[in-house]
Amino acid sequence: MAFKSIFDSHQGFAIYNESISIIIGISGNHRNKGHKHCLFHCPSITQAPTKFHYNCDIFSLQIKDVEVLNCEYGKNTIKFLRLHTEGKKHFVKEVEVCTHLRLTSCHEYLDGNNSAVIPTDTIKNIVLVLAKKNGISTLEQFAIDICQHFMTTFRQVAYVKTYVQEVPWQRLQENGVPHIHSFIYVPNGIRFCEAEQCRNGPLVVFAGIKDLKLMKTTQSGFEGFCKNEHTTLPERKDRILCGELFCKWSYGECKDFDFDCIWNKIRECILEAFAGPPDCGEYSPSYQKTVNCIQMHVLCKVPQVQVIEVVLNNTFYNVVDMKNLGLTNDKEVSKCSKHTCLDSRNTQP
Ligand SMILES: O=c1[nH]c(=O)c2[nH]c(=O)[nH]c2[nH]1
Repeated sequence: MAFKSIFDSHQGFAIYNESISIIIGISGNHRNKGHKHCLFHCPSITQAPTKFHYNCDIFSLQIKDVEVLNCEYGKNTIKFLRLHTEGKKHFVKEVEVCTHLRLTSCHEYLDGNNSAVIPTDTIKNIVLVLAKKNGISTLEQFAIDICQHFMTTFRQVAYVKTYVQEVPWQRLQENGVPHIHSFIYVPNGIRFCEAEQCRNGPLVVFAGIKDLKLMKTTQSGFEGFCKNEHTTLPERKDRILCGELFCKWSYGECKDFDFDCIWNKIRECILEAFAGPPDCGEYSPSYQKTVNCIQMHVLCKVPQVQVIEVVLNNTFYNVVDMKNLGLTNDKEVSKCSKHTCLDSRNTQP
């Protein structure tokens, strides 16, 4: 599903500049009966199902037998830089925005009638105009502004979803003095957010961080795991734990939150839970437990977070056997071996 890859996966982002995602199933007593909804289950569909039946033939299949479960389109990767100045001091936000819409009808899809379609080019222009007029105080506020604009301006919009991610520019410092107009690209985690709204429904906001690379060189092991004739992995009491973290949380219904402050607090919690105290760290018995520690720490410390998902794309380091070279290797030289993925979701009690 194109929509899923754009909004719900940190890996598949920015595939298409524009996308159209239509999901259909066989309705009534035809094949797939009882399966179509779970086959194509995704939160946006269950929140605001859009169902249309239509009466015309496609090959041998009657369109009246087909149920349109979801019909969305939108503009992806609207990239721009918003500059704000206060006296001589410059503030910069470079972002990438995706905005998707679902209309109350899908006549453009069913019979080629485009009268309700807001062109993706217009969607892009609206995003740019909102950036110019409102500025980008926070990513979340900007995503909310975009959703509200489409809901209030176009009666034919049944659902709107906007994703915004920020390019990690950081103000340069010279001897501790912040530079007024120079920035450095610091890839220590990409901030993103999503806002979505169904007509007559609440505006729901998500935020997150992705591509956050973390490593600890001790205080990690993996022992006591399930073993059988296929197991070759040795137990490890001391290993390097390294991974690329994706974390997404939901604020639930949008309130007047200090989004910047909460985001920074969550980032801090992630780092604290991953690393443990600076002088001794904290033992991790598995990647799984580390993911859980991160989630629990965030849920404890940040009451605004309702649901938190953490994905850790692990990088395993294997200590190189140097016996053949006449050397011992006490973990000084390791080779990066493989990547796996751990995904976990937790909610506030
Ligand atoms: O922390 C770990 N969890 C696993 O599930 C796993 N699997 C594996 O091969 N090494 C590890 N390490």
